Amino acid sequence: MVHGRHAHDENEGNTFLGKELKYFSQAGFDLDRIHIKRNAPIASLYEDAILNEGAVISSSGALINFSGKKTGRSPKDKRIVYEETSKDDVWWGPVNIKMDEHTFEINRERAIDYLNTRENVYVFDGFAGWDPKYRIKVRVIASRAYHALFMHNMLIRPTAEELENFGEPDFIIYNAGQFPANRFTTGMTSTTSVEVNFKRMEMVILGTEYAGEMKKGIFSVMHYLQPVKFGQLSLHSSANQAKGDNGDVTLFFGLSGTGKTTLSADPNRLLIGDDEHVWSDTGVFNIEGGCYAKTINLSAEKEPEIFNAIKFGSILENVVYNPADRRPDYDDVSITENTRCAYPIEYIPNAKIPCIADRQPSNIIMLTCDAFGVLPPVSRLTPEQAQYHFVAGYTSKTPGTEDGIVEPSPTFSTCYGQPFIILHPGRYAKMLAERMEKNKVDCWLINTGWTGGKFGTGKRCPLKYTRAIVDAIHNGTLAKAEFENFPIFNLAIPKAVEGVPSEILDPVKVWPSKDAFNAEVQKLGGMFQKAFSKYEADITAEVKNAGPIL
Ligand SMILES: Nc1ncnc2c1ncn2[C@@H]1O[C@H](COP(=O)(O)OP(=O)(O)O)[C@@H](O)[C@H]1O
Ligand SMILES: C=C(OP(=O)(O)O)C(=O)O
Ligand SMILES: [Ca+2]
Ligand SMILES: [Mn+2]
Repeated sequence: MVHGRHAHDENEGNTFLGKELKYFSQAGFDLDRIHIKRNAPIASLYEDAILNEGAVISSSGALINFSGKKTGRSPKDKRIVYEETSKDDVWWGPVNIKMDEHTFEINRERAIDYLNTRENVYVFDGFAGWDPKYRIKVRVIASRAYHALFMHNMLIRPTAEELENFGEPDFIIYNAGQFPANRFTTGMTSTTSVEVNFKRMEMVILGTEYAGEMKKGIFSVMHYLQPVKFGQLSLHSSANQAKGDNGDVTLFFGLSGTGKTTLSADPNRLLIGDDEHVWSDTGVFNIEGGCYAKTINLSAEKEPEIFNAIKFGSILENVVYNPADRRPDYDDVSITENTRCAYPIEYIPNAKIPCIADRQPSNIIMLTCDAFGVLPPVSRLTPEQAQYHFVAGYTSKTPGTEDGIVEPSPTFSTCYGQPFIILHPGRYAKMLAERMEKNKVDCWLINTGWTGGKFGTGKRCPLKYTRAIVDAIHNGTLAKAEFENFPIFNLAIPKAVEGVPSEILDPVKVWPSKDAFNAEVQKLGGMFQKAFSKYEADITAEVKNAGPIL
């Protein structure tokens, strides 16, 4: 038993470190100077974040933190180390920009040097991947208590026994995000640098404190390891399952802001996970142990599961609060529109723990947030169309999720997660097609974006209608609906869906002018063709012809 905070601090340090001490001294950590806190209790991370990092406790008990200048990801500053073990698998180009091994060593040393100047260094050891066959051991080493707590929530938390016998990690993140990269280091274009090295199995972060870099870093690693080393398909998707024994499984693909987190938290179904999954030989498993929800305009009425998950242990990021009562103001965008909450998945009442479904998916829902208001709220895709749309990845970037994005910006984000893929998109698409074919999966395209006009004139499709559409997929009525053809894109759109006004199902009916609509469809079709042309060499003619035909 300890009495008082100081005695507590002493006790908490290296005693938890046990067998790991050797690793830290070998890696260059100065154990005479710094105090390493490994898998520290939530309460103690709260105390340190409050004392040293300007964090406060919200009225519901969550820890409110601020990430400083960067409040979204920095894809332009992301690098992959060019080395012999992975170079032939990586899809080099604007997504995966090369960094040489020597520069990585310099940045890694810079991160460790910075960590050695700190009084406290926070370590979190946990797992990525719920299926024990395909999981990896991850170690996070960070200068901020907030970052350790974030990864405590986002990784799979080890039991005391697993922590005791953790052994060598498979992957290590060095997060020195409070300290800038040196702009004179080879290839640096700013003071932010986020880099992954598959030979060392390490990631280094300098010059950004946005916590999302870490969880997406793990995702990039899994997007390499799962297909290349384990032969399994990693996906930027959420997943849920019908209640009861072995209920049907749905995967929701989508780029950031399209609705993976919101739509997977469904009171009628079990949540497997909100963002990163692996479709394996035996079913579907979540990579993460937590969720990272957007909190912009969050309300208890529209999204009760997420709203109620914001409590002790949860991390609110860049959310403005009222100092008088510490209530978060979810409508306030003054820091960023990309306000977030990270919570352990068990904070969602219907979470399925362990987060694994032992059966193959029945439905795939591709979520697109169409800022042009052209695509129908729902359509049924043929297997060829499913492949086409997966490779094209049409959607919009949501304001704030990436540095510099201020309004919904149309983009073709291949695999519905271009910033996170490591291999050529054709490799993921091929695995997807094989799995869909083998398991006879139904595929749907849902537009959670604009309706009745484009961004600026129309409005976002009301959430209650999108939910009604998802319900109709799950209760089987949509598959039995009468369909009509949506021209140019050749999509099958239902004539009626329970709980949805029929006119919105066909976008032309809710646009103010038919001519303006037709012009917009033509324009978007042309954008698809242009975007898809770079993949044509690797894709069959059937799939290519499943796209819009002008
Ligand atoms: N029709 C809709 N479908 C899904 N989300 C919607 C819809 N309309 C508004 N939203 C809002 O859009 C955001 C979707 O974000 P989120 O579910 O976090 O996306 P993702 O997990 O794919 O990044 C949420 O803030 C949600 O409240
Ligand atoms: C965390 C992110 O993604 P998502 O919105 O899909 O959770 C992100 O894109 O930085
Ligand atoms: Ca999300
Ligand atoms: Mn996501």
